[in-house]
Amino acid sequence: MAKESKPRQNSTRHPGTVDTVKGRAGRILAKGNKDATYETQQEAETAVLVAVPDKRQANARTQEYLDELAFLAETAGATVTQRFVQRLDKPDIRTFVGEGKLEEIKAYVQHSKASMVIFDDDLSPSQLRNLEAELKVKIVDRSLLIIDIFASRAKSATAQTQVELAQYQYLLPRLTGLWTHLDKQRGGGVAQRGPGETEIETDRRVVRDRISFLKERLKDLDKQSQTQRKSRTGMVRVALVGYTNVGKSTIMNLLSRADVFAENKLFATVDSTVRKVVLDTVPFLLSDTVGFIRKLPTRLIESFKSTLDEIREADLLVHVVDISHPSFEEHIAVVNDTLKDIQAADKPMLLVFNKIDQYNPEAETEHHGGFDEMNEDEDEDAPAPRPSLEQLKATYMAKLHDPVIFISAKDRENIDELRALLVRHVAALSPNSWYTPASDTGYSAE
Ligand SMILES: Nc1nc2c(ncn2[C@@H]2O[C@H](COP(=O)(O)OP(=O)(O)OP(=O)(O)O)[C@@H](O)[C@H]2O)c(=O)[nH]1
Ligand SMILES: [Mg+2]
Repeated sequence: MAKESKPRQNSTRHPGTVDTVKGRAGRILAKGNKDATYETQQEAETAVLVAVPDKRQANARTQEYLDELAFLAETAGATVTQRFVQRLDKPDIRTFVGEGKLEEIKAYVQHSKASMVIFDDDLSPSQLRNLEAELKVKIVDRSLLIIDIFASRAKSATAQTQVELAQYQYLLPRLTGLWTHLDKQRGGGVAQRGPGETEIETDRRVVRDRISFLKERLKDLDKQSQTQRKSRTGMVRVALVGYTNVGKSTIMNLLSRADVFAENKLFATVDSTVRKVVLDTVPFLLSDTVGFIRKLPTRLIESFKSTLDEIREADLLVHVVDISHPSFEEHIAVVNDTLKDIQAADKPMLLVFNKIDQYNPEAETEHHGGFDEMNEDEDEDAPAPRPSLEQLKATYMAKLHDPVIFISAKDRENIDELRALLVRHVAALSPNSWYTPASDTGYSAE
């Protein structure tokens, strides 16, 4: 969104820094700030996924996590061709997976000519280096994949600066590892060496400078948006929050007739959007925010501080849940934990269970066939049958102290009830609460 005015490309406060670093950054980050850190955007990228769950994790859960990782990989533009699972109490300190599994992955990568291997966890700089040396393809960990998607989605100056900061913060401790990797990417042979320590040290300094510069720039942008927020005082502020891909932007569009980008990909929204909405003569500000995900890189949360301020400063949170997702309860927990992390957990909240049109109690957790032969320790823990929607409604309405509503944003089901619920809560929070509903707008979840 165009909330902030664009900063000038070259700040006079740091003359030369940007240009000097740009040369370097171009060398380190495959596509610079606009696109991806690695070129996961390219066509014909094929990816192999690797998960190392602990031994207690149910197989269905492991597969769900891999489904999510595959969705992330696809969102970043890669086609997933294989999944590997190794159950370990603790990941291998050197190569994350054990020796045997590594050989298996290596054989597959060589045979299939996969262009990258994606790990569902974060790798230490040395694990990254070792894996790269063994597998000789791009190694991407969960943080990098998410940062990469954010990078391709960020539109506003703030979001772009936040992403770039996260990219450099990710890069700094891994500088050595990435070098050899990028040398190979540039077409150098195996014998070609990375740069010497001096060069790496110079790069570290350049990256550190860039990090300080970006932090300064964010402070400036933050001041601008604070000023904007001040000018909007007096109105109740409502923020849509939730796991990624649950329908926040779709609901935003429904309620505000805005035109916010919504699609079936993870992190369609990285910029926050604020709209003034008037429902039943009650005005309020509604913001659509970046979705959460399990294991959201802490660095990314930190660097997205300004975007998250929209949530922190809200008077009311509308927590949207995709009830058709098999892991929706875990998603609720992830969102609540993330809200705690950003000190926004104690706000009044409405819980909106979306996608009831897609809820299917009969549906089993779907897994892609054809991958299972690679998974060891196949345990036969079938997913527990899902309760009916009616049972879920009854449970959640009784269990939660927050108001709960079940809707389908797609089929416009229960949207009037959602509006009425919002009006009542916003009116109650309004500083001069003159509003009294014409009739009892008690909502029903039917
Ligand atoms: N079946 C169904 N699909 C829905 C519903 N609401 C939204 N969707 C779809 O779910 C996908 C994600 O919707 P978005 O509105 O982009 O979700 P979001 O929460 O903003 O996602 P991020 O910005 O990625 O965090 C889109 O393909 C929507 O069309 C619904 O009620 N039922
Ligand atoms: Mg969105």
